[in-house]
Amino acid sequence: MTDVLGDVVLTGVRVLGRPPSDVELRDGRITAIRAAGASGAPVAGVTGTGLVMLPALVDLHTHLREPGDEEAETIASGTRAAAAGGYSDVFAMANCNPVTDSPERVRHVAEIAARTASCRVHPVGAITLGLAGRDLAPLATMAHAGARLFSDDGRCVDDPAVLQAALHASRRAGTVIAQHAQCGSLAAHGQINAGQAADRTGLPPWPATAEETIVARDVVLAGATGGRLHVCHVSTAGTVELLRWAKQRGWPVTAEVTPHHLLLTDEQAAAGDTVHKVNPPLRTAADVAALRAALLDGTIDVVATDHAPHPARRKAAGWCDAPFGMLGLETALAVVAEVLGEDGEPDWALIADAMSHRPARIGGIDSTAGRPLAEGEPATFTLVDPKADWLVDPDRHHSLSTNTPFARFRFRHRVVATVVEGRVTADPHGLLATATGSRRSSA
Ligand SMILES: NC(=O)N[C@@H](CC(=O)O)C(=O)O
Ligand SMILES: [Zn+2]
Ligand SMILES: [Zn+2]
Repeated sequence: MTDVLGDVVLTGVRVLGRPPSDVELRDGRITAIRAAGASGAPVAGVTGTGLVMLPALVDLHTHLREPGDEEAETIASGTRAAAAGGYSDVFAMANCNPVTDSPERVRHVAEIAARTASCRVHPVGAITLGLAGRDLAPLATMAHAGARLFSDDGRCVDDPAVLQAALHASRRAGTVIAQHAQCGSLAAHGQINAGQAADRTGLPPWPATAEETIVARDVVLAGATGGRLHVCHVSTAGTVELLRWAKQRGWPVTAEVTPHHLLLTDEQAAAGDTVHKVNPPLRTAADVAALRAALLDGTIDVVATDHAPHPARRKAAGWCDAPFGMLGLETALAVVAEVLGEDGEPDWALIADAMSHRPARIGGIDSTAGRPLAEGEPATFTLVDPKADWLVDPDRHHSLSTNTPFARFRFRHRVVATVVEGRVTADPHGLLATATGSRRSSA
């Protein structure tokens, strides 16, 4: 159930942080954006004074767990979390059970989403059958079934010949290969970033080289094949250098960073709470600084959540037995605005680029998602309260799991409503209630 937004004017909102504007919405579209008070007379409508309006967010990297692990998350619960976090679109990773490695399974995920989802869901196709790293999945027919992005995420395509073949096939199909860069033999049984923190804990170390050797190899293969490579969850300063080098050569490479790798370090992980156990591991403060700089200068294109729910029961195992992964959808905007707003106002245009426009373009959905906020465009946006000052409470999250590292963090910015093509998909405080009311419809 979603509410259809009637014709309404949102008054006093800051469109991408610009001066206050009145935004007129009709029939699911933005029909006018005027400087607030331009008409002289008071404007009737919903007051959005001080709220920041962003294009609704697009996540290239979400684990929705359905089919196969509905104890951790379902498409229904994960997309409710997405809508609450400001997202209109998520790309659902293929490491489900069964793996999304055939056109039938791509369609199956899309069908569940059509029945149960609170945002648009784009199934990611596996690169190799069963994520086994050997035989290519049928990329062309899966692309025909609607997959735009291909990834064995959770596992790395370790064999360079297989990745090269995937890039060739992907180029022919006009799709993107998203690599989880983790050299199996170098990461070995790593549990925590190699360095002082790991030394103190005595846990098996996971070196930066496990990521960087794969990225170095993969960008060369992207350059050689012309196939589009997207590097998942970049975590080290060395990877940033490699991306810079590849991009200078004009190679078809893009990359993402997660909110948690922009804020947290291996010092937190060393304290031993498995909520900080994630793949790739939290790195050093120097890595965090390099990742932030790379996001600011465009070397890293996108912020993606890598929302990875796991039931508390499994996270309660000891450090070495607990699964890797943490939640992201419901806190991503708050974390990124915090990171980019340390010295004052965050750069909203950069946030719109990194969390909406660019992921939509990379994922090939930019005809419907990540559109600019302009007259004639669909009413697909998220409203952010920049003075919310809220406390993260995982028990109030929509996700079925609670494994967020940000529990009890206090954040300044909070998503207060999400609208997709004129349908209200999240409105926890009833901000838009007066503009919907009688025009309820089923989603
Ligand atoms: N990020 C994680 O720590 N875990 C992910 C897999 C992945 O993204 O590699 C998961 O599926 O749980
Ligand atoms: Zn991964
Ligand atoms: Zn992932």
